[in-house]
Amino acid sequence: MFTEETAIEVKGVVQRRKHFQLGPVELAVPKGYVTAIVGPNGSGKSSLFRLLLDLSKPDEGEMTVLGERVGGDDRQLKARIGYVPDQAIDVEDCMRAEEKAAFASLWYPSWELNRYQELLRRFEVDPSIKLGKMSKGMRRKFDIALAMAHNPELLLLDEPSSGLDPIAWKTMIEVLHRYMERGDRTVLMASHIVDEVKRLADYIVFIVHGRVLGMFEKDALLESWYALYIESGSTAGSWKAMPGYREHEQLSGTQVKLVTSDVLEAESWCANQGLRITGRQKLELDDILTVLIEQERRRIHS
Ligand SMILES: Nc1ncnc2c1ncn2[C@@H]1O[C@H](COP(=O)(O)OP(=O)(O)OP(=O)(O)O)[C@@H](O)[C@H]1O
Repeated sequence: MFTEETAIEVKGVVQRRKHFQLGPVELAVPKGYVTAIVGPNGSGKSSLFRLLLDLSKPDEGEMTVLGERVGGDDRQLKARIGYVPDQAIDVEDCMRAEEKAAFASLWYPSWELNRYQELLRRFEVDPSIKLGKMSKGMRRKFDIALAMAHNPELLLLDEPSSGLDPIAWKTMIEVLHRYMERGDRTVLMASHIVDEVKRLADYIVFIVHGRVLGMFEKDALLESWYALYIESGSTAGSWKAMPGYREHEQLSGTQVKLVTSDVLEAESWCANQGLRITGRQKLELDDILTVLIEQERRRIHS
């Protein structure tokens, strides 16, 4: 059910392609937060964005964005959204940045010239250059500025930092933090950059092979996934009973590395089993993704 606190709701959405199926996707993106979609190449992130913007159609299911059903007359809805696609739109290459901006200012009732100019200044973009003549990073910065100039309620960012240099990347992080300060705006972004997700996201959605593996509160996620190193003793073989069990690896001698997504319960379990924990190591976001990809691969092939 759509609630006031939900910016995006996806219910039972499936999109079938010749070599790929997205979904069924169930997702509720909370309003007022940054949610990052994290997944390997070809997992369906851009496809999901395109569905949310009604740029392609699902075979099944329904979506609600900012309280409006996707797929209806959505001109007003689109005016409330800012979108940075994964790739710049080629047909606009012959336009100068300022021409594109003039066009956008007519389309968006809430377009704010001062804001647009301020963003261009911050990103150091020269608006007199033709879009097709811009460097990749320059074009990206322009696209971000353009997507934010009408103060959208919802920002959909498909790998926004692709091509940005470290300075521009920092500026983007600052600009997005500032954008979120009001508390009622929502960002859904796809990203491969661990540092970016860690700095920006409140929630993380993992997507692998078109399947959404769940949505997690970022801090809780990063606090709960650990590798535990234990002396295996006589418990060998029963690792899967450990709370949050994800995988294990026999190291040299009697040492075993266990990966859990529920470290507190797993540690109690080890204590109850009389297992000595000799080391513990927090998993980073990319390590977690690697484990999830491997699990998904095993699930598909089982
Ligand atoms: N227009 C299309 N027609 C057919 N298949 C497509 C189309 N667009 C994407 N796909 C396929 O859908 C799958 C998901 O692609 P998508 O671009 O959504 O992945 P992604 O997670 O955004 O990847 P990346 O991280 O590389 O950007 C891929 O197998 C891709 O080949």
